[in-house]
Amino acid sequence: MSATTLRLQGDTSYDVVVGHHLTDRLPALLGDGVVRVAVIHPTAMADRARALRHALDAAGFAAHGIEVPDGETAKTARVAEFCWSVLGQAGFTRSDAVVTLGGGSATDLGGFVAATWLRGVEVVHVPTTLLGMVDAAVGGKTGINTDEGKNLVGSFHHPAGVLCDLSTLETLPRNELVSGMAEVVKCGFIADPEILSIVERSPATAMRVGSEEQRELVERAIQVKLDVVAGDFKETGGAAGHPGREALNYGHTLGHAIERAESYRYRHGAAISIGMVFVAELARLAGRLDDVTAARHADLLSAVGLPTSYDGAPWGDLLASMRLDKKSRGDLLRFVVLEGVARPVVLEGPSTDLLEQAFAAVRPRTPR
Ligand SMILES: NC(=O)c1ccc[n+]([C@@H]2O[C@H](COP(=O)([O-])OP(=O)(O)OC[C@H]3O[C@@H](n4cnc5c(N)ncnc54)[C@H](O)[C@@H]3O)[C@@H](O)[C@H]2O)c1
Ligand SMILES: O=C(O)C(=O)C[C@@H](O)[C@H](O)[C@H](O)COP(=O)(O)O
Ligand SMILES: [Zn+2]
Repeated sequence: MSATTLRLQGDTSYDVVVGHHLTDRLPALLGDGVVRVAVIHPTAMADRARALRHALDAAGFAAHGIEVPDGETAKTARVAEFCWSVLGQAGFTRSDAVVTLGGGSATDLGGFVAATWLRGVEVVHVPTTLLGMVDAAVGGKTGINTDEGKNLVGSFHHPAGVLCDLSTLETLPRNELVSGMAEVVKCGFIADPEILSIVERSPATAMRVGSEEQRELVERAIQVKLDVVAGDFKETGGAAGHPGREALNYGHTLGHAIERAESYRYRHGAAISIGMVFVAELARLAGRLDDVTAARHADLLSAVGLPTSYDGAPWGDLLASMRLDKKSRGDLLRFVVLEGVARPVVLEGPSTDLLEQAFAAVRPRTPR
């Protein structure tokens, strides 16, 4: 089946290509002036990175591999420093480029390295997880974690292009597919109700690698992200009461706090799934969201295998983490909530009581 090209249309434009076996598209995305290419990839992608480097060498580039740890452990200043050292030793100039190959951890880290090396070199993302394809590789948010929290250091840096090879999902462990579905469902709630209908019709088909439905969900979620990012790249706010890019942070305020509390052993999607159930309840309690739409969150998320409750860290610890969320302003906590499907708004400074009541909704009802 032929590839689909989606496009960011804004001050900057670039292509997001969705299809199968797309390596031959990479040289065109890299452009004419590029000489050296660093392929930043996790250990798990080592074989595919080697094949990609050979393809790049054959196309006339000088390809270098930079292997980083798997998963979230790659998103540290120490690993970024290692990448900068390799680029320096290999003589990377401003006309050279970075390619990331892997999940959202690799694209976040590699995007950050590209954004900061010589104050910014070109990057092309080749995501290999569902979550990377529908979210992390698109939109130019890059970052690493610090001890104090998630993605606290980073930069906005557009990629020159994104290649989503759906065939790579064939080797993705089930729990990673499930995690990616959280960001897909998020896009449904904040902007595209058809996503919700497709998942509700048959969660199993929606998640089957190679299904038409999966491909449609990937393309729809990417389109949601491109539309939001085109209007508000640096998250400074949207038009006419729309939260702009902050809408993409739906469920992330509590979600990121859970990830940190669990030392990043929770998958990102699992944590934001709980975060979405929490903000749906917060919106309901605040009188913003109807009961049916609020309940639809847990129904849909559990139907694809995501958690909807959490019995880990105490509320006080999570609240402290949430204060460092990027949507906070001074002492004011801000949450993206819904006033209906595809109607995101920002709720500022909800009372501690309301927050605790909403949190009670994600505490398991029966003790383990
Ligand atoms: N920048 C953004 O806009 C944005 C958006 C969403 C999420 N994120 C970030 O993305 C990260 C999560 O990304 P993720 O869910 O892709 O996880 P991940 O990058 O941690 O990858 C999960 C695991 O799957 C392995 N893997 C990757 N592709 C594989 C494949 N095809 N087959 C087998 N194994 C494979 C990885 O090596 C890793 O061990 C989080 O840090 C999150 O904060 C960023
Ligand atoms: O692209 C965005 O903007 C998002 O918020 C997408 C999120 O899914 C993603 O997890 C992002 O990395 C969160 O950003 P942060 O600014 O809260 O760190
Ligand atoms: Zn996310």
